[in-house]
Amino acid sequence: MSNFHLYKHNKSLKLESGKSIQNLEIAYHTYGTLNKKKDNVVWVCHALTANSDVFDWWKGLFGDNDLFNPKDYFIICPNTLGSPYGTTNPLSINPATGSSYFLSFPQFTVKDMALIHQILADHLSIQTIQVLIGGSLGGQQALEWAIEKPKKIKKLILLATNAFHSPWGIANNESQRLAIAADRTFYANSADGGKKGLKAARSMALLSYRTYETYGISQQEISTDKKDDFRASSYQNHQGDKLVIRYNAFSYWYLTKAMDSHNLGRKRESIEYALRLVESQTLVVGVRSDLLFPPDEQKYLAKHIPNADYVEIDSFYGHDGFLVETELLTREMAAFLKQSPEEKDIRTLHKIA
Ligand SMILES: CC(=O)SCCNC(=O)CCNC(=O)[C@H](O)C(C)(C)COP(=O)(O)OP(=O)(O)OC[C@H]1O[C@@H](n2cnc3c(N)ncnc32)[C@H](O)[C@@H]1OP(=O)(O)O
Ligand SMILES: N[C@@H](CCO)C(=O)O
Repeated sequence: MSNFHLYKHNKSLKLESGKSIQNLEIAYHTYGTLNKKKDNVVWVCHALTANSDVFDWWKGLFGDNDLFNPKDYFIICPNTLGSPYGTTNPLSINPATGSSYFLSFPQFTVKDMALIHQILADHLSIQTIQVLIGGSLGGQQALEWAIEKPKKIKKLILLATNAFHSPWGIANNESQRLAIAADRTFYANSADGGKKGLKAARSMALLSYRTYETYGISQQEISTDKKDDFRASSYQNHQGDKLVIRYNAFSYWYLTKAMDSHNLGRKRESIEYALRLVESQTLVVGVRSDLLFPPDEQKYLAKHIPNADYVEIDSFYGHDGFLVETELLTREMAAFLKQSPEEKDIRTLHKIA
């Protein structure tokens, strides 16, 4: 049986902006089955360019013999709003015109992306989520959802994410969009539009996903005589090409804008007030070498979420460490999942004392 499913919502989705998206469709993967007590749901919010097949891109953490496995859990991973892997996105057909939306797709926010998760959970009659997990843009969605539905989410795992997207993060995204906008094919209403710009954008993004040391070690030259055609250049080209094959400039544009919109304080008393609304037992994970979402952002989350533990992991990969360091993550998460709420209360008391 295929793990892939498509839910046709057949209703319009009202966005934070007041605009609507018609005929919403949500693609998702499931693994395992819901148990009788309905208390084994693990829900995954994916990051910028991933898809709903979490067993493919988070191997080592999600798989038949991994911490999150289909014997113990009912795992659900939806493809996020705007992403090109099955859920409604800028290349979907606009029912009003009969052609793809391209740049007429309404801009959505992380809050709208969180709503997609709620709509799918309602469709699947999932009342309780045992573990909600997300990193980076996925963590931003998980936070919005945990704040909106504090009773629904029992345990929350947030990796390499933040309470609001930083000026640094927005500047990175804007620079990448400038590269896409400089590619005039982006404005030609074609699915292939903006591919050269997208390649440059991914090359820029990689600089924020890795570190000086990552490049220094993995791309150093053996010969001192080289004047051109450096390994680091070829790596950037390869990474750009790799994304262009599987992605499109329109989804990239809209999703990076959504990421910029992320601010838990919007239409709430304050960011800190919003974080205090989280009732889930929470684990926040920072990656020490993360340049894009530096650990101070996760420490801030852990400080203001009432029931939160904070752990920091080392990674050679920088920001992408949250995807790669599955052995370390398994250790930290297994310990966190074993804690009962009572043990947690005692630990929190000790922390305060
Ligand atoms: C449909 C889908 O595929 S969606 C799922 C894929 N992506 C996602 O889910 C997003 C999350 N995943 C990721 O972002 C990434 O896969 C990560 C972070 C987990 C790992 O990143 P990678 O790019 O695999 O690792 P890394 O930075 O070490 O680069 C290795 C690649 O660069 C290539 N490379 C390394 N040095 C060079 C060089 N000097 N010149 C050219 N290519 C080079 C390697 O051959 C390898 O290529 P390959 O991926 O085509 O096999
Ligand atoms: N490198 C990952 C994570 C970005 O936060 C992606 O492309 O989705």
